[in-house]
Amino acid sequence: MDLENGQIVFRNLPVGPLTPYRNRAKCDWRKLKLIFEDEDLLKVKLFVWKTLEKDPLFHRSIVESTTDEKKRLAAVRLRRYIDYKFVPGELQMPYRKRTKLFMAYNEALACTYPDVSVKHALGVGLFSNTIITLGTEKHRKYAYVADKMLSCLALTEIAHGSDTKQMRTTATYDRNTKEFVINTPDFEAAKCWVGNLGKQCTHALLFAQLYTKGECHGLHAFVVPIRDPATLQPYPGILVGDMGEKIGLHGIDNGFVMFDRYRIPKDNLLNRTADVTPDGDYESSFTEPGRILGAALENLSMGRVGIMQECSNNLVCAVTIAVRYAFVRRQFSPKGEGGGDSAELAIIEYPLHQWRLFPHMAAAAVLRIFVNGFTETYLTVIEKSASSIELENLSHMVSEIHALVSAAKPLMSFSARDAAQECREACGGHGFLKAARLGEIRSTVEPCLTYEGDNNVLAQQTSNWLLRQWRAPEGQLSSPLGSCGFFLRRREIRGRRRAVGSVREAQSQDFIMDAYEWLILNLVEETDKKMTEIMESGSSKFTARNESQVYRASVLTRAYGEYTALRYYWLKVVNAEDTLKPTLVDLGVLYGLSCLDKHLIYFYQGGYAVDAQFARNIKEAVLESCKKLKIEALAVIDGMAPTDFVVHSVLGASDGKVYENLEKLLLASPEATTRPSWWKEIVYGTSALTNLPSKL
Ligand SMILES: Cc1cc2nc3c(=O)[nH]c(=O)nc-3n(C[C@H](O)[C@H](O)[C@H](O)COP(=O)(O)OP(=O)(O)OC[C@H]3O[C@@H](n4cnc5c(N)ncnc54)[C@H](O)[C@@H]3O)c2cc1C
Repeated sequence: MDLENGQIVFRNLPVGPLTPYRNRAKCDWRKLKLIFEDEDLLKVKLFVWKTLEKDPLFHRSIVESTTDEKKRLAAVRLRRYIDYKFVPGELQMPYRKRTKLFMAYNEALACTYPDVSVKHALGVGLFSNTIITLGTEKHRKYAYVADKMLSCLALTEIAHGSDTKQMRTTATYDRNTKEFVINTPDFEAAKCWVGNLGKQCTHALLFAQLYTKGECHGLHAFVVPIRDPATLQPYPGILVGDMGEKIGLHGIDNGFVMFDRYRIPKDNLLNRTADVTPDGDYESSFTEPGRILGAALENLSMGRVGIMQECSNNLVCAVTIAVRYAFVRRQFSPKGEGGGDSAELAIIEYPLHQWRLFPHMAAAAVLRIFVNGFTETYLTVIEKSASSIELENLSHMVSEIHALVSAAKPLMSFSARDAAQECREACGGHGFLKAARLGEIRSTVEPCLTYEGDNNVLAQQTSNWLLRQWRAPEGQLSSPLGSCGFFLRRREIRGRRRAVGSVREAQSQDFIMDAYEWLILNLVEETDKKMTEIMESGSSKFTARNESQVYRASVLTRAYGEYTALRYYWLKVVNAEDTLKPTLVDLGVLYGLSCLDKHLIYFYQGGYAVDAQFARNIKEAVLESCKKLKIEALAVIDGMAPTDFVVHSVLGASDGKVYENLEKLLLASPEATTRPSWWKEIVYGTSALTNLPSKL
């Protein structure tokens, strides 16, 4: 796949060990590609990849470098990436078009250089977006000046992360000087984990408790200069430093900062929703401080959609590597022992291996299409909410999109994490090589579970919203996007009892979606019941919520996320070409059934499943779907996979020449075959270690 004169060119895939299996597929991977990708956005990504591939600065070394070198490289690559001016800077471009383009450029970078992409997303994208949405005309000067400054977003503190309302950094208005005084009361209130802050950023988008006339008005966002852009020296009154060694994303300088009565101009308050008059009177378009924070944080949810895309790309790369490898790697022969037996089976022939990999491949396909469709919905809602036109149901729409993001970000990141781990194990020992790239994928997706809202905390926002819908008076659902429209049919759905008479019946879209509707309603009802019981026994709503998370609310969010992903998926599949449809349906069915398999107990507990055959047929259907998908698996993978430059794995190249590529890799390392420089330290006779006096 290449880009020539602005057009995508689908070249034949290289001939090699994968060719015999590839030739058996009925689906055309090129056509599948245009199901998984928007053609225009794919062109954007190919353009970025081609440009970076040609640039020696973006050469990826197989040798591990120091953490400082990784930070340096990420920083200079970021500068170069910005210099390429890939991202259109004009403010005039319509919001949705501009944001989609921006996201595609960021996605292209995220699949190849995750550190650089996070730095860029935080330091340029999120900053500009927040300035535009939370600031006013006077702040525009900060937006789109990435070539002169780099920013960060400072919210988390040492002692508080998820509970944002408890942040203790203060911004106190001084009406004599018309300034805000930023102060960190103690180390526990130091801002921390802030990406780009440790070594590099010039400005911070800081969240601090706004005080004026002795009264606290809650968290507000401020633009705070941190370092002199010409020297990168911090300004007096600021103690800023790096978080030190982490367990991944080493190129990012996550930092901490403490302010000692540090002064910034009054104008640095992002004042779209609230302001302070020169005399120090507080004015807000919201009556409750909690809503101001909510509005501010809502703007950050764009980052969560970016995380979903990043996880989707990493999930695709992980399964690409493991599935291609599984079609090449051979172990054991039905004929028994014997060296070089031509009847040795590719490991993908083993049902156990198919069962380990194909549900992740199906997840990659379903979630890819979900993310593409959901991004469109998300941007439409945000665009509407930013326009001055009053829309009926707008606030309901915003609440629903928030509930969806809060389910989808955990779903995507948990799925990518699980796939990365399983794919690493599925590649055996070679999967442990750095050059296999599964380690990098795993450590890239892992922090996505935590940042931009810890998954387990974020998921509670979805279950709270679903509970509100469940408790609303009959017929008064606030779901303009229709994500829980089926709540209106609750009586009929809750009454359902189901036998699954055959494997084929289990493999139907109708069964899967019916089962999900019942499951979600069952879980919401069980959660509600449990909460009511606890509150009736005299406990608070806070306690009731916490006591009803396990086995109830948190599973509810997960099931709702999976159901929503499938809804988006089926909508796309219905319009697909006939030659692709059977495989796309098989992927959706396998995803749905392998997820339902994990929820089986609820179908028995709640009485939906009438007999043991229900579970047996679901499990059998999973296995049969895996077997069926083996024929088309490489076409699916080739359809989803980015170019070899992006996958960047010695095990997962499209030529399938795993052993040739491994040989080249091992012999390319100058240290591989040389005697270590420290050999004298360990050789008997010359080593000081052997000369220690005996204690015996
Ligand atoms: C690589 C990385 C980059 C980051 N970048 C930034 C950045 O640029 N800017 C920034 O401001 N922050 C950043 N963060 C911080 C991140 O946003 C926070 O770590 C995150 O919000 C979680 O907060 P916490 O660490 O305080 O965890 P806590 O809130 O203390 O959570 C700890 C554990 O407790 C659980 N828990 C908490 N509350 C509940 C509850 N009510 N019910 C059940 N379980 C609960 C959580 O699920 C979690 O497992 C980054 C973090 C990482 C790892």
